[in-house]
Amino acid sequence: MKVAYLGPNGSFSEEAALKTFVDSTIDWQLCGSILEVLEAVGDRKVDKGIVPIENSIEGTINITADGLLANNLFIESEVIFPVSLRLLVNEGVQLEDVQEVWSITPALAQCKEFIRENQVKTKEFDSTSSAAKALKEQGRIDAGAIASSAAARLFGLQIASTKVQDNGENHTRFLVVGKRSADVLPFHKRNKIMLLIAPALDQSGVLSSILNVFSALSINLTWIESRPTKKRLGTYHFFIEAETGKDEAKTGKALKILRAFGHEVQVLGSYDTNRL
Ligand SMILES: O=C(O)C(=O)Cc1ccccc1
Repeated sequence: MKVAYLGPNGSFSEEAALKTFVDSTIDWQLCGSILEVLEAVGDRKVDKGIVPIENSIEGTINITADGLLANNLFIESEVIFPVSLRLLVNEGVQLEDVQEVWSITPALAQCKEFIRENQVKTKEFDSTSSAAKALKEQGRIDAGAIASSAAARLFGLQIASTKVQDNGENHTRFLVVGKRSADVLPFHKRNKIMLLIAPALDQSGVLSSILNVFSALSINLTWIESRPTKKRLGTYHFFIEAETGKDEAKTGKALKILRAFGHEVQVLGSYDTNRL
């Protein structure tokens, strides 16, 4: 089985992937960006991909949310993984020498206070590990990379600070995705369901009427995100994740009512949660 994740070696995605798929026969495909991972699955170059979707400090990773839809992907499971960001530097470099920090945008966004307090510039990379790798290769003594302790070991970098993230408690939610297929997992066998709802009409109260369906059926929602449809300014669709509690009747009823109201409802996956 081929599984894609965001590389190069030393990324958080790699840590999550290796802990999620323990089968030693997996043919790993390292991709240069999150979008490349999603496209590799979408184009059936690989069987599955694992991508970050949400972080407890910074929220949704929009590239992933939009890329899921653009590539017609199906969510097979979710993995919650603790993330500890570190400031990595070349040997001998002190925290005071660092003028610029390099990392992937969601990681930089999780370290806003550190960046502001130290008045450093930022430079965006496609992953934490690509920032760490570039720092080592370029031997820069005025820059640091925000990445993991594993990346520090891998690239022979030093840890200048362990206190860079805005909040000590930091978790990232990864999704294991596959190509959307007709054989969608039966949702009554899983704890959660992810829906994409495109409201029927642009009128007052439409979102609250959608949410009322879930509250009337006592279905707990775990995530809601609105994304522009990209078709016209001001038009949105909603990702709504709900706990099904393996209750087929209730979930089926919710879908039926929403569709009867004329909303377009797509099931993007039904799955269980793994905590690493
Ligand atoms: O860049 C990485 O290492 C990733 O795997 C993406 C990411 C970035 C920040 C937190 C979690 C995952």
